[in-house]
Amino acid sequence: MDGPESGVVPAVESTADDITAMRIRGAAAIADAAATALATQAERSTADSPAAFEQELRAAAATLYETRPTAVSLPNALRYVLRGMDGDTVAALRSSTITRAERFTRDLAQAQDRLGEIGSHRLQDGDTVLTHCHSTDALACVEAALEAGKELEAIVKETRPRKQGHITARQLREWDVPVTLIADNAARRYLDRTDHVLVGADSIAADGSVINKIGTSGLAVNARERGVPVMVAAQTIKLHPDTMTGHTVEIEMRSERELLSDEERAAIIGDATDGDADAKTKPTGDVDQAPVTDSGLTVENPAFDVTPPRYVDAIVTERGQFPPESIVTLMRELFGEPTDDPWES
Ligand SMILES: O=C(COP(=O)(O)O)[C@H](O)[C@H](O)COP(=O)(O)O
Repeated sequence: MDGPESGVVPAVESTADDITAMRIRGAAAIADAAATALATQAERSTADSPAAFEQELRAAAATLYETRPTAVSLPNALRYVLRGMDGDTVAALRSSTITRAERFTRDLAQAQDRLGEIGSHRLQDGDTVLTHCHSTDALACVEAALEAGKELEAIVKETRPRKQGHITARQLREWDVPVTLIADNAARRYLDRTDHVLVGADSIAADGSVINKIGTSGLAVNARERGVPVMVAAQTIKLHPDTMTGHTVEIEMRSERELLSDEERAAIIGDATDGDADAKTKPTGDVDQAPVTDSGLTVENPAFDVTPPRYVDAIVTERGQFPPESIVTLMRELFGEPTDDPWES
C-alpha cells in the first residue's frame, strides 16, 4: 500500500523520488537519506496506536526499498532502523526509532572517517590514483592521505552515461589534487601512469565479488593485466548479507534515454518522423527497465557490474582491510544468519 492511506508522509515519498531520479545517489548517501527519512516518518506520524505506527514505518521502509535495487546499503539501513523501533506506546516507538536513525547516520560518518584513515595507509606520497564513478568511501581514503601530508595525483574516468566522474574531479580539485579527466575508453592507456585503481562499492558479495558502477570490472581486469593494484573502499554497510545464502545481487537496468535521445533513436532506425521512444516501446510498467522495442533496436543500460574477487587486491572497511576472499568471515560476524526483512511482514 502506498499513498496517503498507508500513512507514509510526503517527505518520505520525496526522498524516494530523489533516490529514484538519482538526485540522491551513491550507496552511502542513499543509506543516509533513507535512515533520515524513516526518522522523519517517525516524527510526523499521526498514528493513534503502536500497531498503526509500526505499520506506517514498515510502509515507509517499503517505499524507500523499492527505489533502486543494487546498493545493499539501502536495505541494510532500513533493517537497522526498523530493528531499533521499540516500545509499548506511540511515544516510545517514535523516540526509539528517531534515536536509532540518528545513531545510524552518526555511525555511517564515523565509519567512513575510519575507513579513510585505514585506506590512506595504502597510498604513498607522490602516488597517482585512477578513479571510476564517484565514491565518498574512496574519496575518504584520498582525503585522509592528503591530511597526512601526502601529495597525490588523480586520473578520473568520466563514467558515462551520467558522468559521475565530474563530481569526483570537482571534489579532488577542491582539495587541490591535480586531476586528469579521461574518457572511459582511455583507461587502459593511463594505467601505465597509475599506482592504484581506487573505487567504491554498492554491494560486496560473500565470495568477495565487488558490485560497483558499470565499467569497474573491465577496469579491474585491465589493471590486473598491467600489474596495478585494485583497492575497493567499502564500509561494512556495503556487505550484502543475503549473498551468504546464495542470493545474487540485482543489477539495476536504467532508462535507455540515458544513452540515446529520441532524435538519435530515430536517426539510427531511419525513421525521422517517428522519433518518440514511447511509441516504439512495449510498456514494461517500469521506465527503468530496458525497453522491448519493435524497431529491431534494443538499448540496454545496466548501471552496475560484478568484479570477481581475483581482480581485487584489497577491500578496505572501517574494520580493517581484507583480501576479498576472506570478507565472508566479517559478514558472518556482523550479520549472523540472515532473517526476513521487517517491511515484508
Ligand atoms: O557506483 C557508485 C555510485 O553509483 P550511482 O551514481 O549509480 O549511485 C559508487 O561507486 C558506489 O555507490 C559507492 O559510493 P559511496 O562510496 O559514496 O557509497
